[in-house]
Amino acid sequence: MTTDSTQPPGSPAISVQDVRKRYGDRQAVDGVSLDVRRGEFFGLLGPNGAGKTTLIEIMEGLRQADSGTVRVLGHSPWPRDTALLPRMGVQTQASAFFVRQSAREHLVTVAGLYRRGPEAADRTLETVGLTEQRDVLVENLSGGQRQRLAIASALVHDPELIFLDEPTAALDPQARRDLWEVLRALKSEGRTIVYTTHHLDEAEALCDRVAILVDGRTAALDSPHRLVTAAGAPSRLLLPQGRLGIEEAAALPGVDRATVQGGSLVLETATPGKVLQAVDALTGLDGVMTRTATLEDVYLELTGTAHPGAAHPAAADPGAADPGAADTAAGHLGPQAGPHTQTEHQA
Ligand SMILES: Nc1ncnc2c1ncn2[C@@H]1O[C@H](COP(=O)(O)OP(=O)(O)OP(=O)(O)O)[C@@H](O)[C@H]1O
Repeated sequence: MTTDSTQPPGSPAISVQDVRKRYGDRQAVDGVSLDVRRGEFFGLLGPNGAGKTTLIEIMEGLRQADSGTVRVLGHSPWPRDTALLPRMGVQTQASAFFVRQSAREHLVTVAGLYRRGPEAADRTLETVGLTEQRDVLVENLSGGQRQRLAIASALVHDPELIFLDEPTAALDPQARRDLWEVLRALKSEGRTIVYTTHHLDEAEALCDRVAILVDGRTAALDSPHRLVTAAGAPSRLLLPQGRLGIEEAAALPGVDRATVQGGSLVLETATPGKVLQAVDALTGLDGVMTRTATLEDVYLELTGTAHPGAAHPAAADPGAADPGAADTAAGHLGPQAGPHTQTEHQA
């Protein structure tokens, strides 16, 4: 990996200061400031239209900011700096492939564009776990294998900074997890990675820090752990549906909200111990699970999409008394609550 010895140690890989970009009436990026540290796995999160792509394209030198300052590896990315290009790798959602070529032929072609030999292509195929598929035509690769090839195309010239735009979009859960290992390996090589994803579990598992953009502004910027801790987001207790009525559950001391989601009665609370005691006294704890807060909870609070269709102790929604009718908030709990956030209490 080529590095720049002219830069002071500890200087950020990317520095963005008060950057703005407007398209007609739309202020797509509205005064964003952030640093991406060297060797950092940095996530850029936010709802559709939040300004992520615009900001990344400004960092990549594909767009000019209206105002503000951007430094990438010590250089201004705009106007395009040919000294900078070999030091950056860019994977976009619309990565172009030579589909009639094999995976290896495609990568040898891309490597050639950077004046790298076939050995660079072979090394990169190995890095992304595609050596076995090297002779498969690109058009016959699976979705996950194509995403690996897209990442390989961004890596083949050994850049120190890599931009990855939703590389796991449209992958099945196993392919997604497999790709995480490839991404972790890239980080362990010391590369700086700027990563966009709509998968909050992924950002939580992979990113050292994340910025959450909302309407072109930075709504939060920190490590996932600190964001979750600082938000004080509620814990959840999941009871088998039918164990308690939703109104009865919402009225328990310490319960902030009760919903029915995916066949479970979900109790949100800031005092899980107290609620567990109350549930234990009423029904026992057999089959009761707890889930701690996740980055997705923080994200949903910040982006204003949390809490649809809940029963609340202070203002119980009459419609929510029907468990079926109340089951509208499955997205809030999300598929992200993996085993690491889950504990089953056996009585
Ligand atoms: N070339 C363009 N011309 C006009 N408006 C644009 C252009 N590109 C983006 N926009 C608008 O700017 C805003 C930010 O778009 P951007 O693509 O940066 O958001 P995003 O966070 O990447 O969204 P997504 O998650 O959907 O990719 C949106 O309202 C979008 O419609």
